[in-house]
Amino acid sequence: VPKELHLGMFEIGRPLGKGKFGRVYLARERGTGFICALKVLHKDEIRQGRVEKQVAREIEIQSNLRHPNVLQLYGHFHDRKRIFLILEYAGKGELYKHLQRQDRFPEWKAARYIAQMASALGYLHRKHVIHRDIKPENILVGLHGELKMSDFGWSVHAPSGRRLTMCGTLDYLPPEMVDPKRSSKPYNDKVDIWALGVLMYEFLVGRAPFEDTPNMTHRRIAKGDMSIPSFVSPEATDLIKKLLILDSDQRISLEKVRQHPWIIKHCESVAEQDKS
Ligand SMILES: CC[C@@H](NC(=O)c1cc2[nH]nc(NC(=O)c3ccc(N4CCN(C)CC4)cc3)c2s1)c1ccccc1
Repeated sequence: VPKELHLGMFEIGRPLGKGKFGRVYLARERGTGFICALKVLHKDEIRQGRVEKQVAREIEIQSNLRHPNVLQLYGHFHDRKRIFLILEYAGKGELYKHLQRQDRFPEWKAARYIAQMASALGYLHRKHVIHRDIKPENILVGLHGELKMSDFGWSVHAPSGRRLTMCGTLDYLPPEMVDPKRSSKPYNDKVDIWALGVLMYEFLVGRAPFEDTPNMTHRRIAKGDMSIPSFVSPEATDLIKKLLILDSDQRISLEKVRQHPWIIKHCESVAEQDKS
């Protein structure tokens, strides 16, 4: 992508989606015909929402990431009123819509997805980045069915004591963030391991493990109060239990996730995937 970026360089296509701040459009770069997704954020909305720092962090963090399961940010520019992010186009859209349509994923598909997310998280954590907002709504699907982690507005550099002023669902919050006074130390990348457990449960069961009214969800997360339905295989049950451990230091490592029997059974090529 050439350095001097401006809106005139792009033909804008159909709207792809929208988030709390801004919208995303299909776009084509006129010179090269390169297809991408153009995220448009309005400066006054960002100022009102007091999320300038988050947007700056999203740009700074995502620009420096290169991984097949992390949505790439190719560049950014702005005009008087708007900020534009040039993002990788994920050809099969939002994962949560696939999950809604299919109710829940068969174990072989869930295992491949979890292996891809574990690979992306391993990459992020080696760069001392905690995503902090892993949930189906922030995961996109590429043309060949591969997952793409997106929306780094909430990610931070580890370790971080930064408070997360919640606006989305509580379902993915780990105990150490739901009840910060309980654990004195600032939270670390283990928060993403807990979220991976919530994601795995939601892929296999079709709902989040602590789904309830907001303050019941708080209580259930703090106690680790969840049950795994009997239709979930014993190997999958074993991995969910090793991810959703209250004490963050006891949670399974991403290394061990990749070597877990449930993952190995369904992903013969997971080792190759991780060379990237
Ligand atoms: C995850 C939310 C986030 N989104 C992005 O950043 C997004 C970045 C990005 N890159 N590619 C996307 N692709 C799509 O959104 C998409 C949606 C439906 C598609 N269809 C394929 C054919 N099928 C039959 C029907 C569906 C294909 C691609 C999106 S969304 C966001 C955050 C803030 C503001 C706006 C958007």
